[in-house]
Amino acid sequence: MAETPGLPARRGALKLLDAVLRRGETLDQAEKAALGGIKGPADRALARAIAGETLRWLTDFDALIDSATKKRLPEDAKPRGVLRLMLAQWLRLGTPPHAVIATALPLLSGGPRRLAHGVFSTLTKREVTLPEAPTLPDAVRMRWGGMAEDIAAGLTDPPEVDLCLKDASETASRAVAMGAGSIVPGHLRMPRGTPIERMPSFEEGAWWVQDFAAQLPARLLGDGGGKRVLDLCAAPGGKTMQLASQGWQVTALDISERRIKLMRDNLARTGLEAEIVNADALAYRPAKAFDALLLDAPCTATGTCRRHPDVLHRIGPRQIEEMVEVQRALIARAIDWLPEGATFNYAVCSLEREEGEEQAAWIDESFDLEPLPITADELPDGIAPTEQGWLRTHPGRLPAAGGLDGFFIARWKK
Ligand SMILES: C[S@@+](CC[C@H](N)C(=O)[O-])C[C@H]1O[C@@H](n2cnc3c(N)ncnc32)[C@H](O)[C@@H]1O
Repeated sequence: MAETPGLPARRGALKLLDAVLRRGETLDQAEKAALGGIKGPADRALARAIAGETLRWLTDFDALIDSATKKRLPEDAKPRGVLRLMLAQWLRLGTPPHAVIATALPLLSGGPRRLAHGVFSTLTKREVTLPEAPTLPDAVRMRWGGMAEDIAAGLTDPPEVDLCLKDASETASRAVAMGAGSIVPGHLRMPRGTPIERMPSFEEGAWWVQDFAAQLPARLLGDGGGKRVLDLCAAPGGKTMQLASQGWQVTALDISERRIKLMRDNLARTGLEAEIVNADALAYRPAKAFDALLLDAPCTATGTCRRHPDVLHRIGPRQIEEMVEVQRALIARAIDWLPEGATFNYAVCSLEREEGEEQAAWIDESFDLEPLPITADELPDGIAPTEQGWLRTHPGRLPAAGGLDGFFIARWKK
């Protein structure tokens, strides 16, 4: 018998959610197994959109489900999972309730199916609505403290797509040609959903996709003028390409062969150059001295929660602690290699104080480095450095321009 059209996308979304919420996988890691059997790109995109919206608004969907059941459904009960994605389709993706019922209920049978049908019908009759911004899980709200409310406001929708231009002098002409906005020269912001890699100018190699916040660590190293920089933890090469286009002689090191391959492809497409080293930074010894080092350290990546809402549910104290240790080992190696006078930039795309502010304070205490405060005139209007001269961005910053990822950046001189 032919399968209900649209059912594979809902089944794929349910598998994605199960992988994230039960097994702690990232959405990206889960995709191959969860969506492998889905034929069309449109259905795969729909599965991703349903799972993404479910993870973004999970706390609110669960509150609605709980308001319509006499006995609380267990966290991992299948009817709760199916109801979550039904609510994502109805309340976030605008699918009419009858179409939601037709395409998602076949994921259940018997009693669970009747239960989900009943709960969904109760909620549609009540004409429930969502709050203006998603409610963050309690543990996340506590961790993000004073930033939490603004971050939640910035999380309401998936973000627009930022590009970094190889040649900043082309900003105005490319913005007009591509219908883009721009925060500063060298940056373009494309409307959400633009099929970026299918745009004719992609193959030309004049730009690459990179969130504006992720463009700041390399920007804060300024023009290279032919000097040497070690881009430590470099793949897939967003910051390597920026540094090369800013005139640095770049050595780009990363442990991951798969990500190094992406970096090679990116450099080939953009025609930019870097010496590539595939090595574990903890076992590497550089053969030459560098004028600057950028450590874009591995982290929990909670700053990318707008595009990867799985981090809202996967990351907790254990993962943060593990990353803090990895970062400290990398920081100690990196600082040890630097000659006197060299600049050290530390960056993480994390919203966790332990990986950002507390890590910078630890560097101040533990090493003989001179702080090199980031100044307001190096930053666009609307973003200011902290008292200590560090930079903290998050999705609630620059709301009129559409927000930006969460990053922490700090700088020293040896
Ligand atoms: C935040 S990502 C880097 C993103 C990159 N800088 C960019 O702008 O495209 C962190 C990177 O650290 C790499 N990494 C993790 N542990 C490492 C190690 N011990 N040595 C070298 N690279 C490592 C990962 O493979 C990953 O590519």
